[in-house]
Amino acid sequence: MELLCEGLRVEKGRLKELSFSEAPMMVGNYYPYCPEPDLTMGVKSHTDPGALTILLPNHIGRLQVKHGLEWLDVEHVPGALVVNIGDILQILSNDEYKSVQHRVLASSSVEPRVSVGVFFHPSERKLVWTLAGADIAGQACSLSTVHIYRL
Ligand SMILES: O=C(O)CCC(=O)C(=O)O
Ligand SMILES: [Fe+2]
Repeated sequence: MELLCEGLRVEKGRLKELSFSEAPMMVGNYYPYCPEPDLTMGVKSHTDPGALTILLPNHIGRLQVKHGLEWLDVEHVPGALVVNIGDILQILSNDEYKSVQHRVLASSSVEPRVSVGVFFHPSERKLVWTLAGADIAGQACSLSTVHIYRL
């Protein structure tokens, strides 16, 4: 979080309200062999709703991110973690950080694709306050508070 603050050129404690000390959610994804991968998706295009997601995928690949109009493959680097900015961090950073659109293609690999994701999300009903009055990359931050509710 401190590095993200550095990227925004604000004091390093400004995003600590995101409550990363509280238990994040961990999800295991299993993508079995698909005989007709062109007819379906592993996970359809979406952005993650929370603040940050940390992913550890196995070597099968198939994760893509949207860049402009193009879908780009996320290269598998053994042992590397994939870190996604989520919607809340985009909002709280005054759009400086972009919540990345991503998807997982179905795979005809006999070996299954497996990934583990840890989702960091501020707790429900918590008033998240952040960068009110801060100057983010030369732009005054207009947003002051965000309320988090589960629908
Ligand atoms: O399995 C993956 O690599 C990504 C899964 C994903 O995007 C998600 O669970 O939100
Ligand atoms: Fe996702």
